[in-house]
Amino acid sequence: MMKRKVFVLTGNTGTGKTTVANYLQDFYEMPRVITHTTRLPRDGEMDQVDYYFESTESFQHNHYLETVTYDGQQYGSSWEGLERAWEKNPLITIVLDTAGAVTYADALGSEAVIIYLTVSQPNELMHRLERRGDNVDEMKQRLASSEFQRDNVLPVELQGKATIIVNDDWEATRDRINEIVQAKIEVEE
Ligand SMILES: Nc1ncnc2c1ncn2[C@@H]1O[C@H](COP(=O)(O)OP(=O)(O)OP(=O)(O)O)[C@@H](O)[C@H]1O
Ligand SMILES: Nc1nc2c(ncn2[C@@H]2O[C@H](COP(=O)(O)O)[C@@H](O)[C@H]2O)c(=O)[nH]1
Repeated sequence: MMKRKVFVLTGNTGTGKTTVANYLQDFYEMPRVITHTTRLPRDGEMDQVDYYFESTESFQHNHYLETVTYDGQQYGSSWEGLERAWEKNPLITIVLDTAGAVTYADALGSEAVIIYLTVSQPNELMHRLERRGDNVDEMKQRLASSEFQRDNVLPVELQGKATIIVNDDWEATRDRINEIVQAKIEVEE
């Protein structure tokens, strides 16, 4: 029996966290923990697939492992969501901001494999968000947020715990991700 692990994909907006989670879903059948948010869906995003989209009131009615405020909106991951994903597969993923990743590292220890994504050219993030089709005003507001500044660097609490991937080139990132998955698979005694 394989030991359970949650691959925590963290880093700034636009660095490729969701792209990596989708890759791990497609090639390793790792379910992603769906988290809760009060922000509105982007074009093409679906309730219960991309997020559980909540009102400020309904957001309160879950049992959270952690919650954060990011660019003025609330986000949270529930214990139930984590257990539901683990029921499907011992290897699962979650996409979190860096504050959430710190909480996961503390709460779950070696069950949490923290991967911090970044890019070598900071301007590239804006171009990627534009290409993704983000609303321009919302994107500018996000890039001016304190959370954006904070997530540009790996938090001290994750130094020595997180693997850093500079996601400039998708093929290189995919190879690194494959190596990390192989290294982290553990079988129960
Ligand atoms: N190596 C890469 N080269 C070029 N574009 C990339 C690369 N990796 C991801 N992208 C693209 O960049 C955009 C942002 O990626 P993604 O949505 O995965 O980021 P994210 O970290 O999940 O962002 P957010 O936190 O805002 O949801 C997407 O359009 C994605 O296709
Ligand atoms: N700590 C948490 N961070 C979360 C959660 N769900 C998503 N996120 C992160 O928030 C920002 C913004 O997300 P976006 O979809 O609006 O671009 C990003 O860094 C996500 O990874 C959560 O439950 N907890």
